[in-house]
Amino acid sequence: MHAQDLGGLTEELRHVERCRAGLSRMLDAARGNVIIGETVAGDRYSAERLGRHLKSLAKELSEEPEGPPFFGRLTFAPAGSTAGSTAGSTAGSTAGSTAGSTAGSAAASAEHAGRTYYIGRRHIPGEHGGPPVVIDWRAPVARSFYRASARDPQGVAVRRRFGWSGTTLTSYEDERLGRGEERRSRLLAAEIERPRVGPMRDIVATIQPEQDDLVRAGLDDSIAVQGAPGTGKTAVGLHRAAYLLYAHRQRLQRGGVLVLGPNRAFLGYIAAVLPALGEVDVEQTTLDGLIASVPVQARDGERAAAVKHDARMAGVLRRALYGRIARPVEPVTVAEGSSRWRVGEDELRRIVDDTRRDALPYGIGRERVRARVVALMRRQAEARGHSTNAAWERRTGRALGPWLDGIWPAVRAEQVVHEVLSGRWTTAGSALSDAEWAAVVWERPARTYKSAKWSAADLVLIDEVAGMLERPRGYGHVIVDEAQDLSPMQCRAVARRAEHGSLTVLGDLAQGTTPWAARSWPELMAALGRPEARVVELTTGYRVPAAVVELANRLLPALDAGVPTTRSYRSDGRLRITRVPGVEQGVVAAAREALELEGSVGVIAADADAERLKAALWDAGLDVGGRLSVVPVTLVKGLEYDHVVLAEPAAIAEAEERGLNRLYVALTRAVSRLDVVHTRPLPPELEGPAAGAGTGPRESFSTAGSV
Ligand SMILES: Nc1ncnc2c1ncn2[C@@H]1O[C@H](COP(=O)(O)OP(=O)(O)OP(=O)(O)O)[C@@H](O)[C@H]1O
Repeated sequence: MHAQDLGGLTEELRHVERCRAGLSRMLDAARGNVIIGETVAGDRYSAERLGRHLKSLAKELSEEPEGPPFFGRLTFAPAGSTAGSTAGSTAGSTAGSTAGSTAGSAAASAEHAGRTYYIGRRHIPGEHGGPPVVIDWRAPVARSFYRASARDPQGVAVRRRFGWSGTTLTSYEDERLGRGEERRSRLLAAEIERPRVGPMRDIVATIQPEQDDLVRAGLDDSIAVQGAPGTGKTAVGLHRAAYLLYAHRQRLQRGGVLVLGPNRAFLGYIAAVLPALGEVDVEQTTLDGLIASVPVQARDGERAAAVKHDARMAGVLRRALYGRIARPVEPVTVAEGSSRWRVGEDELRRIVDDTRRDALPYGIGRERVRARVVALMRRQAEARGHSTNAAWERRTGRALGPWLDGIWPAVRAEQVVHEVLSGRWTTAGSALSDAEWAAVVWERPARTYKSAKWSAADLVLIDEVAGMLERPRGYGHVIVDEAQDLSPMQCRAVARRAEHGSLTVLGDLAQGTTPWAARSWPELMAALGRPEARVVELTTGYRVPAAVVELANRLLPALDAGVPTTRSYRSDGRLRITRVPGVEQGVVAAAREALELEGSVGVIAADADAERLKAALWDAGLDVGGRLSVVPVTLVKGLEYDHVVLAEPAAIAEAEERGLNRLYVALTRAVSRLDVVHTRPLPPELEGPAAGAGTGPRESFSTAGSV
């Protein structure tokens, strides 16, 4: 690695100027095109569409936060030089993705021989139609920025990384890959170890090769990613969304990309990443938000929730819906003046049976039956010399309404679920036991579905029936974060929306906290309708320092999740475990100390303790809500803080069935420091080998610690 010389930096600063000029040209052109676009398009429709597109481009450009225009530079070796040679290299794609082959990189290097490219968050065109001054990080050539190594330089002679302070270029460092030089980048380490302030940031400048493999996997590839806390699963998912929209914009235009996160706090945390990458049209929501059809006004007991989330409920609901279809036992007639059109019961039975066999959505099936009966009547009418047309068909179809209501009734999803939960459907022959039925059936059912009070699990049931009535909106690609927590019924809700698309499923079996959390990836992927999906493991952690990882890993045997242990990229950071006489005072002292340092501070406590601790921090004059947050442990999944003060682990562990998994989540939120404050003994599963002995991470244990 070479420190930059002053002349080099001056030259790079000139390139920054070229980028600024390019950006302002882009903005002027976009603004100008809005006016031209509105007048040049051939017809008004195209003019409107083009105008709208250009306006949003102009708006996007003008609103984009002014960030560094580039973060990297690739200089390819001149043709015929040895740097481009990859002969004998065995490096390839570990995740089995398409690029990265020796032959592929050799071809790429020939194409780019002798050229230099700057890589940034967005493409910036050059002057007078010349070569771009910055290439989008998602462009094929940019892949070498992330993948080239001394072992497989892919034709890259020099990879340069830039250091910025805000929007000022301050430094760069080079790796002369062509000369076999490759070392741990200082800029990379600084980025990974930087204090976290505010919402999550993009990682485009520092995506790692194993992450890049996932980000750039093909659109038809459904992938499951198992990764320990902080391995970058969320980051990978969001960058994959941005990549797919770039590489497959046409194909994704109709369906779009959906990102599902565990809760609102998490969504708030990640909200800025995709817009910073220039992608504003990705829908980001929770599963509850996606399926919300009616307000949640009730809570289920544990037993009821467990049964409602079980995949067998789908069969119960299917029976309840299709069980209302009746067998025609008499003919149907429609009178028109003095004529009568008649379809006999045998014919009707055939129509109903055929339609059922076609496995159409229930609502479409109903219309299919109507249309087929109308078609038979039309034939009769025409045979008798009547003239028929579309209006005639509509009239006859309407006249069949009362008959159709008796045979294939129109119904609302809530109505079906209301009937099932009111115990109106026979339990005989159903997949549920009597005890399970007893758990789900309401003690005092509401009189109608309109006055029913629904629980969160009921909404999943309603969504299931709605999906049988009509196909829901489908997405081209769905990214599911914290997927280990999905129930089989929730998985079905996701699968329905990705039926014609693909999935990126991110999770960690060790962080499963719901009663139905997945125990195995193949099972989870089967529930999501992708049993064949490959499972990829991410094993390097970028958030949690090694000392903290070591403590959290002590829980893994008890969690029995069968996940691989991870290696922390970070050797910095600190862990302190302190037994205190009172939790409030201990937390206040630890928070006060953390606030002296840079970065965010998160106090994590059992849900029942969070309010009390917040009050104690207020009373002590600490400003909760600024840099300091108090987070109930059930909401902390997916979040991170520079300094975590973890209050009373025993209370977290015993608060729920999967309390130890919850504690594992809480222990792995710290970016720099973890302060465990407790009055009661720690859960025995946390007690590891004696602290203080030996060197390395354990030295960071406080002597006041109790482990
Ligand atoms: N290649 C990288 N470069 C810089 N920072 C990274 C990189 N990969 C991950 N990070 C950072 O590490 C932190 C953890 O990443 P992320 O939240 O995506 O992990 P995760 O696997 O989803 O964790 P969890 O399972 O705890 O939710 C984030 O701050 C993220 O920006």
